[in-house]
Amino acid sequence: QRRMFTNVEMDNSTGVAVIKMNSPPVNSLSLEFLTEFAINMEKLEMDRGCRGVILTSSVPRIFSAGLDITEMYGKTPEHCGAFWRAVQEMWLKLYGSSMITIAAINGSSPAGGCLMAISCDYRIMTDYPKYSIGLNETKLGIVAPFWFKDTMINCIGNRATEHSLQLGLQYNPPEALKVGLVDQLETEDKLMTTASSVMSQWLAIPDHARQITKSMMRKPIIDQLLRQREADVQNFVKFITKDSIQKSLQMYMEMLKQKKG
Ligand SMILES: CC/C=C\C/C=C\C/C=C\CCC/C=C/C(=O)SCCNC(=O)CCNC(=O)[C@H](O)C(C)(C)COP(=O)(O)OP(=O)(O)OC[C@H]1O[C@@H](n2cnc3c(N)ncnc32)[C@H](O)[C@@H]1OP(=O)(O)O
Repeated sequence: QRRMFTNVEMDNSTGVAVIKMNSPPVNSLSLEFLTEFAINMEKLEMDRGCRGVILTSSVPRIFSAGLDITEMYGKTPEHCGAFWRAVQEMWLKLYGSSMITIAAINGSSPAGGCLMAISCDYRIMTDYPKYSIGLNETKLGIVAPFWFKDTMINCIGNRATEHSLQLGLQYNPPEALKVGLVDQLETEDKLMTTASSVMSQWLAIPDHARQITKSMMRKPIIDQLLRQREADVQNFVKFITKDSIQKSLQMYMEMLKQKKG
């Protein structure tokens, strides 16, 4: 029986769907998770009644731990290639969506989890000091690809991205608000109501004008990946299968386990 990684609830009266990521313990983005997510986004995109999506998590304290590290460690080049195509597809569907996308970030959101959030149109994060968000790839000894970097630049600007990426910074909620990585903070109990009310403001704008504007802002980066999609896959496979990078990933996973113990 197929496992479900996300729950999708569509409200036909408002035209808004809520996607809840539901893959304990940390909503890590495995090949199967990413494939299911992209299919769900495509279905919603095709649904003429759906105008907006709120992305959130049903796993306590975690929005998403980012890419599943076990999909990149000790795997064949073929598997790594398939995995990276699924990462690209998730981003293309989310960043390129014509729907209004709001991230209700109810927990920590490192790396690929941060990418999902900054690929949305608006971000509201629970104001809890232990939560953090950021692209921390350099801390794992890996490099955020150009389309991660460009998504962040479009969100917080060039200088803040350069600082943030080189140091692999993870921001607590007030810091994330200050740097512009999130747009608003909210208490846990009001997060979803606030997300719905922000959605109503965005729904008041005529779709065609908003969609063309969104596409105008995002198309250059999307086209850049589409033009070199296969080269990007080969680049990833070559990089991630290097002995030195595999060693870094192994040490990082050991560090995660030790932290727990
Ligand atoms: C020259 C080169 C040019 C260009 C480059 C070319 C290509 C690019 C190459 C690579 C790009 C890759 C981009 C990568 C993006 C990513 O997303 S990498 C993943 C980064 N994620 C993280 O760093 C998060 C790590 N996790 C945590 O910090 C914490 O787990 C948490 C804050 C999310 C939650 O903390 P806790 O609640 O305390 O939970 P635990 O830490 O105990 O974790 C529970 C359990 O889950 C396992 N786990 C955690 N995160 C992941 C993960 N991302 N993938 C897989 N598994 C994960 C953790 O190990 C625990 O497992 P067990 O011990 O229970 O077995």
